Amino acid sequence: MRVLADENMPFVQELFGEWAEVITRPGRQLQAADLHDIDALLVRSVTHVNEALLSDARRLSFVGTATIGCDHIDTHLLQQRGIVFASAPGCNKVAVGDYVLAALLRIATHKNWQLKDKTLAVVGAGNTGSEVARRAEGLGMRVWRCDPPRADAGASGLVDYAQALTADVISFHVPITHEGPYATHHLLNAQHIARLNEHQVLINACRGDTWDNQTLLARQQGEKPLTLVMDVWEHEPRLLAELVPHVLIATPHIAGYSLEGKARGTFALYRALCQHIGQPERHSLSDLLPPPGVRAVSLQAAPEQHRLEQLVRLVYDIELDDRRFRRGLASGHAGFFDQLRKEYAERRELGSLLLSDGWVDARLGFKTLASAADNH
Ligand SMILES: NC(=O)c1ccc[n+]([C@@H]2O[C@H](COP(=O)([O-])OP(=O)(O)OC[C@H]3O[C@@H](n4cnc5c(N)ncnc54)[C@H](O)[C@@H]3O)[C@@H](O)[C@H]2O)c1
Ligand SMILES: O=C(O)[C@H](O)[C@H](O)COP(=O)(O)O
Repeated sequence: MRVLADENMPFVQELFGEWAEVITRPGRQLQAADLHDIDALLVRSVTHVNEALLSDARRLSFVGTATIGCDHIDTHLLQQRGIVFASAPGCNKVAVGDYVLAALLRIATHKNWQLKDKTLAVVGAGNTGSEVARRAEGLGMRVWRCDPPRADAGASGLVDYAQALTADVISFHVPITHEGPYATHHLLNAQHIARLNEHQVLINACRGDTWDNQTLLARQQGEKPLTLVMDVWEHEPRLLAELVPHVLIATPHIAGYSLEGKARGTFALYRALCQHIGQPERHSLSDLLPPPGVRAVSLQAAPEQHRLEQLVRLVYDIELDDRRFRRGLASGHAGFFDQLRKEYAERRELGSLLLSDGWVDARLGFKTLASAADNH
């Protein structure tokens, strides 16, 4: 069996190498000829799996994406051609929670905010949105969840989009969709941008095309700019460079890039492919992960906000990602965005740092020594 995988997908040799020949290629450059004698294709979000890519894929019986978003896959085409499809729902939701938590603590320092006095709205209350909501509740914030598809299906306790847009912080966690009653392309459009006030913060860690970046730039160049955190950009990897100086935290679509998140993504595809070909699973997720650099700390009491920021930074320093991004952009190298993603340094989740005794709040993503021992 021949498996073709994106070169940015970790652990493929370890998981598939025992019973498959594994070939790796840059995901953005995959072409029809590469799939000529391939049985299983494993991609990330940068590969468009469509008619053109599959035109010569006579042997292909399985396509998997090690991501949450599936907007790059023509699932209808796969169904028509009888090709089994798998994705990795929720695989990197914890990483997105870590990213937004780190961003909130950074924003609080920048704006001299006490987060417990502020309201956060999550737009899209699915896997990543719920994780972010939990973290914000752990910070003592008032949290609103906005999710019209769920509201229309009968879920309670949700707010509408108009109310969400009045929160101090608005964090977007929707899939990108272009049609239907809940289409999210330019969900944040010119009218919404005009209505926001200069004290509000917007976070985008879902898909760049959910925000109208050109109109946002015009707003930022005016007298009352917003505070922006952007992990995703319209038209990646060719983003609107003029917008970057007006963004407080700018990163290259890496919110979900924890080692654990990537491992869960590859592992979900391993499971699905094993099932597809009737191969028993011989690995577990925990075998794949090396021990983290910092293992345990002890806190006797709940840390105040500034101390919590330091604690989070021990594991994930979002400012470092922001600095690398600006340096990459300033270098003028056209491929800087993809290069940063390809060479992304190993990042562990907050849960890799165990709190040995005293204070712990699981909503913030931390684990205790005892809970880690229970999981083994
Ligand atoms: N930046 C990153 O690294 C990163 C990482 C993971 C996921 N993502 C993106 O985030 C998206 C969301 O991920 P998820 O795991 O939370 O997905 P999910 O499917 O679990 O949740 C998405 C939620 O959005 C809701 N929704 C759909 N249309 C909406 C609308 N118009 N307004 C409000 N809510 C709406 C859905 O009902 C659903 O509850 C993914 O599709 C992916 O594109 C980005
Ligand atoms: O949808 C997702 O899961 C994320 O956007 C994912 O982290 C994107 O990473 P990529 O597949 O582009 O490496």
